[in-house]
Amino acid sequence: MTDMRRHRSGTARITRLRLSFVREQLSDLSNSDSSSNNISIANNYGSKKFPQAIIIGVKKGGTRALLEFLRIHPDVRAVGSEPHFFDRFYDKGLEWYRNLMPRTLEGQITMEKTPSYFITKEAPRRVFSMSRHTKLIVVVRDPVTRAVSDYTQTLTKSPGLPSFQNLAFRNTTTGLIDTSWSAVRIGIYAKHLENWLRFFPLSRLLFVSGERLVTDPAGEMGRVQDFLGLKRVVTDKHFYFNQTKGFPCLKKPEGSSRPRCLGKSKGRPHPQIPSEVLLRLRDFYRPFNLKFYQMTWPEFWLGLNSYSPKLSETVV
Ligand SMILES: Nc1ncnc2c1ncn2[C@@H]1O[C@H](COP(=O)(O)OS(=O)(=O)O)[C@@H](OP(=O)(O)O)[C@H]1O
Repeated sequence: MTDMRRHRSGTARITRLRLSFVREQLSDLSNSDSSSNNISIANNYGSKKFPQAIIIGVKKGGTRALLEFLRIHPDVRAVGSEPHFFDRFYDKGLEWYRNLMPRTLEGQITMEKTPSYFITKEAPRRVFSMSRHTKLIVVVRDPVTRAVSDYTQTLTKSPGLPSFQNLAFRNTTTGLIDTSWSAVRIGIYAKHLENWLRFFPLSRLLFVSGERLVTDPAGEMGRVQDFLGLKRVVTDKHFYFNQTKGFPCLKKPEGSSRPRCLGKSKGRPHPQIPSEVLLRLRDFYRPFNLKFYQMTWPEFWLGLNSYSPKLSETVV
């Protein structure tokens, strides 16, 4: 091969590589959760590493938005779909898990997100035995709204589902909450966090506010990039508020012809739930929220304070 032809084929390969990289970064934004599974990765450079950082929860907290926003960062490579290794597929072994990871170059970090890890009893020990240095990110959202969001998702799949209140209460007359219903149980953040703190110090965890991820995505992304030791590349210039969707979306990313919002399953309208049901649930969560604030103090105080207006009077 002449020098010129070698040069041309090298340039073409790099262009292909860049294109596939950009395509992967953009995947998952306007389609379904696992759309990036279908995109072939032409990148044969670098190596597959265990994730140095994992978004471990919470379900319906805003985990997809966070991962997609992070994927704009050139030093972040992430699996598009949820691997569910530490909860469902642990018996497949660590090599199986590592193989799912995208290749990374020196200085890039590998990430994945599987929100069910947060509530999986065995997950903290398993992640710890992979690496005690793993950074853990938890996106938390008002547990009441989170429960309604969770219910909305199930309702979409099973339209004949009983009403929210039928599932939330063990006894409608006494107002006893059914904590065995997963939509309720997931929101008891303090209980799940205890399991993680048996293995990881608080400094290894970052709590991201699901609410602020919507109202101030750039601000929240600043905290996340600092935590991950990344340069603050993702900033307010990457976001715009899409009035139709009612959520922040990504401005026209480089290499793409149009702006991108998350898919239809993210930011769905919620069914109307009677206000007394929501109030009862809010009362139920109050002590658990308080415990969660105490456990995560001072890290998350400002973010979660708004979940219960009375809380600041109780604590301060
Ligand atoms: N930018 C942007 N666009 C769309 N949606 C956004 C965004 N930021 C946060 N959210 C909120 O993310 C909620 C879904 O959370 P998850 O991605 O963690 O859900 S899942 O557990 O992976 O199913 C989803 O919940 P619902 O509103 O109930 O659909 C959204 O409120």
